[in-house]
Amino acid sequence: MISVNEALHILKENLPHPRIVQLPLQDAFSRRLADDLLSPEPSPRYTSSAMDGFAVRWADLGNLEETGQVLLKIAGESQAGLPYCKTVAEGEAIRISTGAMLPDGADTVVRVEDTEEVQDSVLILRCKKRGQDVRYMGEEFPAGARILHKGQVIKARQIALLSAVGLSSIPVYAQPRVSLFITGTELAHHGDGKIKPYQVRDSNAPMLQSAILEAGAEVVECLHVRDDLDSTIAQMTEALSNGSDIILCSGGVSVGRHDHVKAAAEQVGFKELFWKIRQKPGKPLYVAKRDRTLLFGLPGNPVSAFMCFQNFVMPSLAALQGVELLKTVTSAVAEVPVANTGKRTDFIRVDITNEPNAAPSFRPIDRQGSHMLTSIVEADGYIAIEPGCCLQAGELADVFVF
Ligand SMILES: Nc1nc2c(c(=O)[nH]1)N[C@H]1C(S)=C(S)[C@@H](COP(=O)(O)OP(=O)(O)OC[C@H]3O[C@@H](n4cnc5c(N)ncnc54)[C@H](O)[C@@H]3O)O[C@H]1N2
Ligand code: MOO
Repeated sequence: MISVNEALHILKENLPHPRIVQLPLQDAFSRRLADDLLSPEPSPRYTSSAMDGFAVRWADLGNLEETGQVLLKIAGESQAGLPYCKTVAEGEAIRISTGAMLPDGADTVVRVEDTEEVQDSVLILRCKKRGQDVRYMGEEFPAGARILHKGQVIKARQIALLSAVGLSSIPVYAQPRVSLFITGTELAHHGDGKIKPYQVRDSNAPMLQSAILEAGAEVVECLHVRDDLDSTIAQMTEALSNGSDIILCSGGVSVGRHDHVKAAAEQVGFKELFWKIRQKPGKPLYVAKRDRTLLFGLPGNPVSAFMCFQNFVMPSLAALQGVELLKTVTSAVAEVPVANTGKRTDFIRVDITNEPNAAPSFRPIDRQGSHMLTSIVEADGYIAIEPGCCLQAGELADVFVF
């Protein structure tokens, strides 16, 4: 058996390179950028007015503070989308809307509240400075500026910026494609009302489907297989044909007579990277590779499957999207002694308490069985304790938060 770190190292060495795709902007929502993006245009694109009012020539206003008013002839209008195409001449003002192009010749905007219309002229009553209420072309950034960085997630805000500068298709890391492969003759669908006494509701498929989506990946298909070698081989061949980056199996990786995932994987051409890790839960985790497809054989026990997903599958899905997954860690004080008397790294699920004016503290969930889903539902995270180690009450430890 290998250690958790050895397993993670082997996995890292064997991760396929992320795939990069050029996507229309709307389809790129939630994806990570595969390159820095430079703006093809300056922002703003043209010099415009920030207010509704009149575009004027500052030179025409003379000494407004002393004279109190200046009368200018209204020579035309610049609307948003309908610019005034002539040059503003001496003694002229142009009606202007917010966002409309500032006409040539004008250099200042006077808000409508600071004016008074007199037939076809306008009295300018107040104006503080040259260039007032003008938005200048390129004042936010020039053409060629780096506006987004490689690795950034494309959310609503980023989509707005890219739309504004006309970048309608962008390079992003492709969503990893995952096929789920759920084994177990005993399994029934969770929606099946009345099930036989010896049946088990499949909780791994719904759990893993959600976990895959949460990790930004796509579930290509979800196959269910009986514990039978020929069916497992046939279905695995089918799973291989859909071009998945990852085949995520549940169950059938231990040493029982009806555990066929390893044998089937090897039969269809996968090469083992490792099998069995000194960890609890999740000892029989099996990982194999065929060309650029990775196969994870998660143990069937639901808590083991979840913890293996957290520690091995999630970082792999992140790497396929161009990022290194950093676990959320919080420092907390043990409320009771916690010992590992076994031979494997123990991932003990814990409940964190936050009280005002006190350091966070944690205590292990009472029932830690790998078949007990409450051990992950009631927990906020887990601590990792090496064999032979013991945490005393009051000692600080890192808690990995779910
Ligand atoms: N002789 C040994 N037996 C076992 C060992 C061992 O070292 N020697 N390891 C144990 C450990 S640790 C684990 S973990 C399990 C893993 O076994 P498998 O991966 O082969 O899983 P299954 O046998 O198929 O199922 C185990 C358990 O989980 C339930 N299960 C399976 N799939 C689902 C599902 N989709 N939803 C809900 N529950 C599921 C299944 O009914 C079993 O109860 O092996 C130990 N045995
Ligand atoms: O690894 Mo198993 O997950 O100990 O029950």
